[in-house]
Amino acid sequence: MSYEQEEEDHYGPGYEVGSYTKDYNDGPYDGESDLNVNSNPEGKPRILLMGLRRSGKSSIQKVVFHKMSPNETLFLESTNKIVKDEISNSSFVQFQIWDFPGQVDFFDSNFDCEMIFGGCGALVFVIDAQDDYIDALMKLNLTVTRAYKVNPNIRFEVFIHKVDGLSDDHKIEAQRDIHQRANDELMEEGFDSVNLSFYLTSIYDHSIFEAFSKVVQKLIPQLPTLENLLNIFVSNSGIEKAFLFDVVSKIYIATDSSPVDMQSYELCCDMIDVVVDISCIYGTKDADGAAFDHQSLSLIKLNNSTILYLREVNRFLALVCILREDHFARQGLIDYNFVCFRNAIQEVFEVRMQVQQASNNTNQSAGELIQPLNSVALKE
Ligand SMILES: Nc1nc2c(ncn2[C@@H]2O[C@H](COP(=O)(O)OP(=O)(O)OP(=O)(O)O)[C@@H](O)[C@H]2O)c(=O)[nH]1
Repeated sequence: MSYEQEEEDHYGPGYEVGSYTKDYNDGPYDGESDLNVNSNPEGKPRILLMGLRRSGKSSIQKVVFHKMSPNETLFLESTNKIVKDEISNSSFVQFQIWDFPGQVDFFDSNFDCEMIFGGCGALVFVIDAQDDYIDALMKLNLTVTRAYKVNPNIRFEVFIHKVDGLSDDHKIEAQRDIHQRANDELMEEGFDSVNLSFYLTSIYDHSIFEAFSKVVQKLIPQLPTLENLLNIFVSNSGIEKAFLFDVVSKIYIATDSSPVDMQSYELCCDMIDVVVDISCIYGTKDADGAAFDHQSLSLIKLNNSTILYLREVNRFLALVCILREDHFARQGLIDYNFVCFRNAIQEVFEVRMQVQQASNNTNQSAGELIQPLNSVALKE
């Protein structure tokens, strides 16, 4: 993975956000296009991290995308400028994260709402659930209404964060209360059509990766195609659950349509850690120093007759499957189907690149272009 740049601009009176606009001038925002591969010069959606001070924004970004251990976040200093982070894990998972300081003031004349919200795909608002959240709800309301007026296509994601300190009952009660208050306030102000999604998160378990997976998935135009391919693969191979993972961040960019249970997701995340760690210690590294390569494959038998099977899909993505041991007797079939699946994914990437290249003269959406891949021929 290459984090191409971590760029920081000063924030405060006379913020250098203005100069950023010059460098990254996205042009007029036309709604859909930010999620579209042809959207802006970089073709990358932007995710904004907002919330009150010390709510946990920087910690989330560091833990999910920079492999910082949760305990180290205790020593993070308060952010006093917008931190822009370019995430280029794979051809699918490419976006920018902008981490805002908690004290951001929308009414300051230097805060360029048009530029900041205009090119934004998702706005993640972080609420500290261990703290009194009344102020946070007021800020959420202000942020959402401001952003929505500029760009009604933004996806609003609310992380009810630091829930590791709460009992199960308390978590559910906090979620219900925050959900109700936030939506009631928006309705009162006439923003009935704004849709907020809520997640209970903590950096001390996998919930933050799961939540971020869902945020990122909504920004991938090819998601229905990927899900469709996974469904075909799973149903033809006797597999119970399959996740397509971005290996470095451990966020899953797609899964088949059967429900996701947290335990399965955690198991698959742990498997990726094991494989990457073993490869780093004992494997041969490629020119870029990456231990995860096109031959990476791993099989783990659990003591409950379940098998975890990991196969590399491309340099950045891995398919992790959960299946019953007796179904693995037909490994040849699974491997054959996997190769078909991998080829189909490859084609999705190629089509995406063609669309990017032909960005000026195409009216066809990425979804239409990749439709024929859905009928990939697998063996039963
Ligand atoms: N218990 C718990 N603490 C957390 C969690 N996430 C972050 N923290 C802690 O919250 C504190 C503040 O985290 P930051 O990431 O600096 O918060 P921030 O929102 O970026 O703060 P500003 O930069 O001031 O806006 C740190 O001490 C973190 O260790 C979590 O999930 N659970």
